Amino acid sequence: MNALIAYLSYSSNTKEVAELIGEQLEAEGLQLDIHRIGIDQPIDAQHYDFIFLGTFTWDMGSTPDEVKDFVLEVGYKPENVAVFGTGDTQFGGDALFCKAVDKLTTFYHSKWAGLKIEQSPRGSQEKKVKNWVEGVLNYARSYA
Ligand SMILES: Cc1cc2nc3c(=O)[nH]c(=O)nc-3n(C[C@H](O)[C@H](O)[C@H](O)COP(=O)(O)O)c2cc1C
Repeated sequence: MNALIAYLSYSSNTKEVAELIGEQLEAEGLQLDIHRIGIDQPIDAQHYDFIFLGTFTWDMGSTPDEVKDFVLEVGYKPENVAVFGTGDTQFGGDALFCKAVDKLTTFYHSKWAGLKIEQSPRGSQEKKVKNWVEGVLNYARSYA
C-alpha cells in the first residue's frame, strides 16, 4: 500500500504532525510520498491508496487559500482522504478550533474523523496522532 501526505504549514506545527504520521506509516510498511502544498509539483491523486491532507486554520475558521488551490488541483473527491490539522483555541475557542479540518472532512465525505491538534503535536498529543493513524489503517485492513 502507498500513501501521500499533502500538507500546508507556515510555522511548522502542521509539518510536525505530518512528520509523525509519516514515521508511523513507514514503520507500518507503507510507501510514502510527501507533498508540500504550494511548493511541490502537482500530484496524481489516483496513484494513492491513502491521501493524508493536512492544514492549519486561520482567519476566523478559514481554510488557507493554498489548500483550496490544492483541492481544485486534485479536481475530484477521492474516497480515501483522511484530514488532519493544527489550530489554536485562543482564536475563537472550540467553535473555530481547526475548523478547516472539519470543512475538508465534510467536503471529502471522509470515512475518518479529522485529527485536530492544538499547536505542536510534540509531547502529550503524540499519542493522539498515533491512535488516529492506527484507526485509519485498521479501517483499511478490515475492508481490504
Ligand atoms: C491570524 C491567525 C488566525 C488564526 N485563526 C485560527 C482559527 O480560526 N482557528 C484555529 O484553530 N487556529 C487559528 N490560528 C492558529 C493556527 O492555526 C495555529 O497556530 C497552527 O498551528 C499554525 O500551523 P502551522 O504551524 O503549521 O503554520 C490562527 C493563527 C493566526 C496567526
